[in-house]
Amino acid sequence: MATFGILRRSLSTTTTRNAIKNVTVIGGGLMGSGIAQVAAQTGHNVTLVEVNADILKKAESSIANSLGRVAKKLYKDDAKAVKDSDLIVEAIVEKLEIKHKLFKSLDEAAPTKTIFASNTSSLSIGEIASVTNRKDRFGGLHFFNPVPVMKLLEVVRIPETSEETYQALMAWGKAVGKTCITCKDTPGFVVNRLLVPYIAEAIRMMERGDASARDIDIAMKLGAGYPMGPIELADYVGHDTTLSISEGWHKKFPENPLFNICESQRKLVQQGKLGVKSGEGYYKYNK
Ligand SMILES: CCCCCCCCCCCCC[C@H](O)CC(=O)SCCNC(=O)CCNC(=O)[C@H](O)C(C)(C)COP(=O)(O)OP(=O)(O)OC[C@H]1O[C@@H](n2cnc3c(N)ncnc32)[C@H](O)[C@@H]1OP(=O)(O)O
Ligand SMILES: NC(=O)c1ccc[n+]([C@@H]2O[C@H](COP(=O)([O-])OP(=O)(O)OC[C@H]3O[C@@H](n4cnc5c(N)ncnc54)[C@H](O)[C@@H]3O)[C@@H](O)[C@H]2O)c1
Repeated sequence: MATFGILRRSLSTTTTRNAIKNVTVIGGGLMGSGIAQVAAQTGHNVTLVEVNADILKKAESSIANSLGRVAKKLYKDDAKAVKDSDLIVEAIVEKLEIKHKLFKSLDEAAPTKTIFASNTSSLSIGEIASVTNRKDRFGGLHFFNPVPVMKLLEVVRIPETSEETYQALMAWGKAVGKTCITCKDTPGFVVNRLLVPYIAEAIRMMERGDASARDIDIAMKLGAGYPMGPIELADYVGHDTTLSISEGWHKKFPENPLFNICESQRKLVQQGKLGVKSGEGYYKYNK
């Protein structure tokens, strides 16, 4: 794992009520930057690790915009990034083999006490944890986008997660200001098991020409009270991530038509139209 940067922030005005004080967030994209921000805002010492220097810079400035002040330094040492960590939260790309490579190297570099968590949207926490020797200190921490605004945190236990680890994750979730719910390691946990079929059906409706993207979005906002329509929300999440979710579930559950791949989504990714983050998805955005 190449490490380009480290970003630390601690606010003395807030106190934490749990044992987790030093947190390493790996991946500084949409989700990792938000997770690092809420952890820093609630008095944790945060190290943000990112392989892409431009994205790290972007994460720093988006956090700086929100928080006003960020101290930072540069270095390139994996072991240093995690050596004092009580908790590592992984928020890198939604690909099992890439997460495996990362967790294998983290398992060697991190102290025994360190708890590992993944922010995966759709992969099995047990499968991610399988490459480590610390399944008792492993769990899912599924945050929602945008992290500073969304109040929910899904805390996922695998059968091996110890009671102590589970309690530490729940306490930390509360300490970063989230309402925690617990669920088993089932596909999509609670929210995405319901949200993915809903968004997929909306995309299929648009692909069939039953209604335009704009009309589907207006319908769900004004008719069902959602803050964003389903097509807007897919653009907001990012189509590299949504396609990884659909491909993973389609492969795992080929008989379930709810998880069939939406062709328009695949085409967008091929064209580099990843949604809000790239300036275009189903809609166009001002960058
Ligand atoms: C098998 C086939 C499948 C095919 C399809 C598969 C699709 C899969 C899709 C599932 C993906 C799951 C991904 C993930 O695992 C789970 C998720 O995270 S799902 C996403 C959940 N999020 C939402 O649902 C967001 C819904 N939207 C909103 O809540 C709002 O629109 C908004 C984003 C908060 C923005 O609100 P608006 O009112 O529109 O805009 P404002 O600009 O006025 O903002 C209001 C308020 O919020 C503050 N704010 C907005 N963004 C941020 C930010 N990034 N950081 C900090 N604060 C933010 C803003 O400042 C305003 O604050 P105020 O001024 O009111 O104090
Ligand atoms: N986008 C969402 O709405 C959303 C919501 C909840 C959960 N998630 C999950 O969070 C994770 C990240 O999603 P995202 O939307 O933030 O993706 P993103 O593409 O915005 O960010 C991922 C970042 O990880 C970096 N990265 C990749 N490999 C790395 C490594 N080995 N070490 C350090 N950094 C590395 C990339 O450079 C990139 O900046 C995924 O598992 C996704 O399923 C996404």
